[in-house]
Amino acid sequence: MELGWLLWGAAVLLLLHVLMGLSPAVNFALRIGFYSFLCLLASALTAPVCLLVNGGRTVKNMRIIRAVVRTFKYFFGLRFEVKGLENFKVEGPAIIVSNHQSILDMMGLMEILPDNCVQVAKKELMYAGTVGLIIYLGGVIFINRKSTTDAKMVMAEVAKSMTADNVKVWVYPEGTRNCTGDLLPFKKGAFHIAVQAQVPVIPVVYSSFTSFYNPKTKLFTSGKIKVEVLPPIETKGLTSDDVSDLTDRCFHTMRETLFRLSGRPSESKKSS
Ligand SMILES: CCCCC/C=C\C/C=C\CCCCCCCC(=O)SCCNC(=O)CCNC(=O)[C@H](O)C(C)(C)COP(=O)(O)OP(=O)(O)OC[C@H]1O[C@@H](n2cnc3c(N)ncnc32)[C@H](O)[C@@H]1OP(=O)(O)O
Ligand SMILES: CCCCCCCC/C=C\CCCCCCCC(=O)OC[C@@H](O)COP(=O)(O)O
Repeated sequence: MELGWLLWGAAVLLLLHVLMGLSPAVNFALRIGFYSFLCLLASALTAPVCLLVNGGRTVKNMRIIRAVVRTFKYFFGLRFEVKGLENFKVEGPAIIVSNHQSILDMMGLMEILPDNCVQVAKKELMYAGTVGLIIYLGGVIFINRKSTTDAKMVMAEVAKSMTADNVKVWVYPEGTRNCTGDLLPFKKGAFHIAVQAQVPVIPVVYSSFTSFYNPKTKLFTSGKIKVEVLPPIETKGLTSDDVSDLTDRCFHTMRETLFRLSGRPSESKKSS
């Protein structure tokens, strides 16, 4: 009986191996399917642990989630090369902004996530099965992207509470996934919060995934991701009139860093 199960297991693995070799599209679908399955399964197993250890929705659960998600990279042959972690060591709360390329970003996020840090997420993720449950338990802040008024109200609450609760807040200022090797224009929500709360902005940049992951060409292989945590940008004394400048400054610094980390000539060098 046990030998029978082993043979079936081996046959399934062999079949998957053959299917993945057949076409990039099958390989891509199977790998993304496996990633989603892993997220759903790990969330289902981790949620009771979070509830038992911390009793409910709290940022403390992020430590448990982080430990679990950090193991995922081994399944996909991904390596992270991280620089600048010391820039997270600012006293008290801060806004962290980073580029957002894919659902795979959860691995890069958890690789460097500082303690007491929650993310801002679209509210639809709350309904992503067990993943929604674990995100809820981790204290993630949900916004309704379809209503600017609602989103702004939630962001204003975040600005008020982050200092009292001493949490860092991680925002993806592009507001959506973008796997083109460049940045989308930044939305200003993160920078409004930083100015309202008078807390620093810490930019984080992940190198482009396009050499190993590209949904358009169905590419998904193993690869290395360079990550750089940049020095904090102070906002003390800034007012709402300065938000546009702050956003631009952050955008240009992050774009330069993205191009450098991805081995792509920067715009200024190209034109000279
Ligand atoms: C154990 C196994 C686990 C398995 C799973 C693994 C890990 C999971 C665990 C945890 C991790 C969860 C992480 C989830 C990440 C999910 C990421 C996302 O969902 S990204 C999408 C959501 N995020 C965002 O959209 C953030 C960026 N967007 C913004 O900041 C936007 O500005 C906005 C606040 C949403 C509003 O957007 P909208 O398009 O409606 O409007 P505009 O941006 O055009 O702004 C209009 C206008 O208003 C001004 N504005 C904006 N915000 C504010 C503010 N807070 N206060 C005042 N004014 C504001 C803005 O400047 C514009 O005015 P103007 O044009 O004059 O400048
Ligand atoms: C009973 C309901 C079953 C629901 C099944 C859900 C299946 C999907 C489950 C797991 C997939 C892994 C998700 C990991 C979390 C990824 C977070 C993320 O990266 O969200 C994208 C969001 O930032 C921006 O969204 P858009 O680019 O604007 O779109």
